[in-house]
Amino acid sequence: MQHMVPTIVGSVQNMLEKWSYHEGKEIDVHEEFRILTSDVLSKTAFGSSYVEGQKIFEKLGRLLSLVTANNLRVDLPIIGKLLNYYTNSEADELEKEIRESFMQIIRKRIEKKDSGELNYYGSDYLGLLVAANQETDEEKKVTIDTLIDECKTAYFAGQDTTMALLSWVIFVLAIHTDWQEKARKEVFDLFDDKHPTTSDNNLAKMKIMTMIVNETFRLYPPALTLRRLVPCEVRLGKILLPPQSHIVIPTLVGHTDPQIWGEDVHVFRPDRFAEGVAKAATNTNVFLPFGMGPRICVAQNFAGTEAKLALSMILQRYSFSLSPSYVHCPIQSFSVFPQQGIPIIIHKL
Ligand code: HEM
Repeated sequence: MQHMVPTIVGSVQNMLEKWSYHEGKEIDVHEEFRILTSDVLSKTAFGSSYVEGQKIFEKLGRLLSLVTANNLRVDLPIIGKLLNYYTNSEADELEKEIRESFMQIIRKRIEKKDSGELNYYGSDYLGLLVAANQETDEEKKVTIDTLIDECKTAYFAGQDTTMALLSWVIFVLAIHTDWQEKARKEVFDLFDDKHPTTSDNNLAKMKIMTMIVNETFRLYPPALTLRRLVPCEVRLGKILLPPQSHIVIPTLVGHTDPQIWGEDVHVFRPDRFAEGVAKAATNTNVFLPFGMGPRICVAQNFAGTEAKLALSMILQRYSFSLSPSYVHCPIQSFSVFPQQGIPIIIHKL
C-alpha cells in the first residue's frame, strides 16, 4: 500500500492545481472526483494514466447505463422489440471494444516483460493477473476471459464507489462546517501543511476522519445492495432457500433502522462512531459499506487510504460550502451518486 501513496498524492496534487483557478467560485466536486479516482485506479492497478484509461471508463459507463436501462425497461410491443434490438447490438459492440482495449493493455504489459523493460509482469493488480494468465501450470492458469472480467470488475468496483464516497463526504462537510473544522484541525495536528503520509501509521490515527467517513458510509453507502446466488438448498432460520435463489441484501435498510441506531438515525452524527464501529449501534453486523464474508471488498484498505489522503489534502488548502445551485437528488447507478453533481464554493485558507 505504502508504495502507492506517492502516486495517489501526485494525482490529488494535479486535481488541486486545477482548483486554484476556481478559488472563490463554484466547482462540481463529483466531476473532479471522477477524474481523480479514474487516474488513481488506472495508475495504481493498471500502470496507465487516466488519459489511457479514459476510453475504457467511458465505454464501461455507457455499457452500465445500457444494462441499467435494460433492467428498468418496460416491454412495449413492436417499439420495445426495436429498442431492445438496438440496445443489445450496441451493448455487444461496446463489449467487443472494451475487450480489445483491455487486450491492448495486456499485450503492452507482456511486451514490456519480454523486452526486459520489466523484470516480471509488474506488482500492480494487472501484473498479478497477467502473471496468472501466463502460468504454465494449467491448474493455476487464469484464462484470458477471466482476466478481462477481473479487469472490468476492478474498473467498475474501484472507481465509481470511491468517487461516490469522496463526493458524499465533501457534501456532508460542506453542510456540517463544525465537522469540517474538526477534521481540518486533525489533519493539521498530524501533518501540518506537509503532504499526508502513511508513515507512523498516520492515517490510522485519524479518529475524526474515520468517524466522518463511517457516518457518510452509513447514510450514503455506495453499494445500496449486496447480492448472493444460493448454489444449493440452504436453510436460513425458518426459511428454506431453493437452489439458484437470488438474495438481495439492502444495505441502506440496515443502516437506517432506528431500532439499531437510535431515533436520530437520519441525523448526520459522526460521534456515534467515537468508540469504533462495534459500539456505534446495538447490532453493527448490519453496517456493510464493503460487504461481508468471503466476497468482502478486496480493496477496502486501498479505498480508505485514497479517500483519507485526498480529503486531507483538500482540507489543508480549502474551506468549502455548498453552492445554492445544489439540488439534492441521489440516484443509484452502479453506486449511489448525486444526479446533479455536488457544486461547492471553495475558499483558499
Ligand atoms: C469506497 C470505496 C469502495 C466501496 C464502498 C466498495 C464496496 C464494495 C462492496 C460492497 C463489494 C461487494 C462485497 C460483498 O458482496 O460482500 C465490493 C467488492 C469488490 N470490490 Fe470494492 N469497494 C470500494 C473500492 C474498491 C476499489 C478501489 C477496488 C479496486 C481497486 C475494489 C474492488 C473490488 C472487487 C474486485 C470486488 C469483488 C470482490 C469479490 O467478489 O471477491 N473496490 N466492493
